[in-house]
Amino acid sequence: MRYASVIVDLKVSQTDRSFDYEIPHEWRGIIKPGMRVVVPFGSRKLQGFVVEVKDESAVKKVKAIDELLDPTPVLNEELLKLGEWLTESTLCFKITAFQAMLPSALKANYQKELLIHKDRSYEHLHPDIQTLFQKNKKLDLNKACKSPYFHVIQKEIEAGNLEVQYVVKQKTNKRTIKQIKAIASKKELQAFLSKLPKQANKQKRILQFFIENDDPIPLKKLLEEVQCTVSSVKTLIDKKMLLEEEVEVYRDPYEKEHFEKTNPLPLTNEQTKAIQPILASLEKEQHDVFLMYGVTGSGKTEIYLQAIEEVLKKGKEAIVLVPEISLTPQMVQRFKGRFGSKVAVLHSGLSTGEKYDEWRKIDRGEVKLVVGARSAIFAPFQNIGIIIIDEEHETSYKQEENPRYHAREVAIYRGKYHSCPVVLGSATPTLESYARAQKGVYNLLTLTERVNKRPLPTVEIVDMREELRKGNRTMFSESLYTKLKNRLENGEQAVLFLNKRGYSSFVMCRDCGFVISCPHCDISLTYHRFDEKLKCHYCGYEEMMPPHCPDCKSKYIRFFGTGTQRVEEEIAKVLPEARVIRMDNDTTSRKGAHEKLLKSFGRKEADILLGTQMIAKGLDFQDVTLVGVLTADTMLHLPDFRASEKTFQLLTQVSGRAGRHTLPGEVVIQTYVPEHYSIQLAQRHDYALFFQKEMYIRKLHHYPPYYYLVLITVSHQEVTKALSTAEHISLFMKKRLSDKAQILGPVSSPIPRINDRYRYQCMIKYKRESSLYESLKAILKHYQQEMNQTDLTISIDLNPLMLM
Ligand SMILES: Nc1ncnc2c1ncn2[C@@H]1O[C@H](COP(=O)(O)OP(=O)(O)OP(=O)(O)O)[C@@H](O)[C@H]1O
Ligand SMILES: [Zn+2]
Ligand SMILES: [Zn+2]
Repeated sequence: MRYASVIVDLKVSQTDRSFDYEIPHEWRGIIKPGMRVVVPFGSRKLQGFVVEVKDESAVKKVKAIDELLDPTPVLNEELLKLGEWLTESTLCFKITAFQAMLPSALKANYQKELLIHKDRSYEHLHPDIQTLFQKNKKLDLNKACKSPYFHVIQKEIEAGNLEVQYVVKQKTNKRTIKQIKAIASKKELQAFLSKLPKQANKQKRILQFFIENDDPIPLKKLLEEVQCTVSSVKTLIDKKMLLEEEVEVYRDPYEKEHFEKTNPLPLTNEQTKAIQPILASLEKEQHDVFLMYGVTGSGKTEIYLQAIEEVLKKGKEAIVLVPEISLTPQMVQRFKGRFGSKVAVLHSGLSTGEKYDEWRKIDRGEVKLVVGARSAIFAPFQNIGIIIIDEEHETSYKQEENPRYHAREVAIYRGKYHSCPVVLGSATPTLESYARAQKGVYNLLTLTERVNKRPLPTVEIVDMREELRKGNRTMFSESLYTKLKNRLENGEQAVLFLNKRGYSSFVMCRDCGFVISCPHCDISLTYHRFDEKLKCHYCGYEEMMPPHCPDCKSKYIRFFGTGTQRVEEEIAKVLPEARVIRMDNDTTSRKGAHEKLLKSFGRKEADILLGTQMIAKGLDFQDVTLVGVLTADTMLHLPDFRASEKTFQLLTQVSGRAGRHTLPGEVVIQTYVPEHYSIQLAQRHDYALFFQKEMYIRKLHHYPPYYYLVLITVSHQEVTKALSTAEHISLFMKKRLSDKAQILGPVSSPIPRINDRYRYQCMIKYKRESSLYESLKAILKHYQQEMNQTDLTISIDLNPLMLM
């Protein structure tokens, strides 16, 4: 094959097609689709993906491929196809789709280097900079810019003595260690040893070690074992007794952990009923989508484990997705405990190198199962037997940047390709999935009870307005306080949950009502007690907390809203004997902190676990018998048609943390709107009725699952430009779509300005529109050049989950 079609790393619409390059002789037969190459493009060098190799090219003058970045394809045939599908279904560039499927270590890193022009030598250069370029040295352009001689360098570039070269660098550093092995025979070692002078003790010990041991040993370990120095080892290497080699090792983030081996549990009746259809479709090698709706603690995870076991027995592979925040050691433990070293784990807490190593284990087939967050759906397995998505309702399965894919859709695509089942599990399925299950598009599996008929916790709703009327100004209702105190006395544990999403501790003047907001984004700043600063959560802007109101100079300016730190202080006041572990962004920002805190709670080193969203899921502690929700309704007021659904899901999930073992559980939900149906129905654990009510509302207002949505957001520094572009788009879509589609807007976005950019949005509601994709693509194409050259951005989100 003489030619390769390559998708190059450039995000403009003209480059979304492939370009032909000639394959140099030595690489013919070697270069295959799915490999990354470096190719010349105009005056630059770009990374690209080979998508096809062929004998003919319609192009007259083709350039040759410069470099080969992979010895074997990094994207297999299936993933290349999946990339095409992502491009079509999310309206992104092909290159963006390909890159999204790979670990970040494989992303191209472009550097500009300065070097002497090939027709000149360093004597041509100004004496001040000659040494910098001696022996054909190259200089990183960024570093050169900062050099005190940059003005000299610049002149030399202008004179053509120096030139700029674009190079593609990789971040893939494989970790290697030095390892020592004997190359002489034992006899030779013995002979050498006997000839050594008396005082050469260290060398003798080393030789003795290799006489007694056959295997190579890491240098570091050798030094420890025989108490010697590097120089004695070096001497023996020079004498050709030993050899030093670099060997590649994997970084293992769980190296120090020990995972207790677990065995399959005998399944309950409900579990057996639920697993059978999954096993049947495994047996028939048939693609089916199962929605496993099972109340919290009903043993869904055990079903996953046993289904996976069947898959592994058949020599196939499995992908399990769990939300990022529930990728706790508890969850990892359950998979590693059952399947040991066959498991790779992928989540954002790993370093780039660790992720790359886990990815390579998958790629080489050294592991059979991956447990990971969203992007693990692209695991390069060749023979997938099952894909499981736990907590399928979680919004983190949707990527909020290009490609804006939902892992569920990708899972179903791959499930079809591999003819294997896809299992979506949740105690609170999304309306979309449950509606599909009711229509028979998905197969519904139901677990109505907790394992061994343990009762679901009893839930009490407390009206906080009443508390205020009774004169209770603390953040704990009387009931919650009494129950907390009681837990402390009994040596049981409690989880306190503070709903922070869509809610922040803003600063307001009590005299004039002035709220301090970000000068660049239209949202209020959040108070951080830790460093006495006000911060913007969108753009990162920060300032010191002012002593006086910037508007009226009153000194009664203070923050409102409850942060976890405030709650912690309050607990210290009212329950001084309580030991509290606080989990929020501040206490878990360091790597591994999250795990440490949870483990400590598990060892009962604290009575109360206090936290935000990150403690709502997946936790399973023996002695937790009380869950308190401090403010249930903060999320109800978000400008989002899913607000009720999210509130119901969250309350149900948090409540599910209580009483999962022998001790019964209690939940207290504090709210200012006790009559709201999502709170009422969460209290009664009534998903079915919630589904019914919410579906009715969705139908009435033309929302999903009855209608599909597209959200188009336009942003620009100039408000008029943003608005007029959004208006054009809206008009264009009105002309292109049928009159059954509704096109709302443009209106300014719920957050009208972020980072000094004004934001307008149009929302399209539709059921079937044959020209929708073509029309949206036409918009992107029309504005492409403007977006590349100016400040304009247009983002198109199909089936959006975030409406801000
Ligand atoms: N067949 C069984 N026999 C005994 N115990 C079981 C069985 N299946 C599961 N369990 C135990 O019951 C508890 C709850 O199960 P599991 O965590 O799998 O539920 P879940 O449905 O995944 O819960 P959630 O959705 O709340 O995370 C666990 O401690 C688990 O070990
Ligand atoms: Zn800001
Ligand atoms: Zn004021």
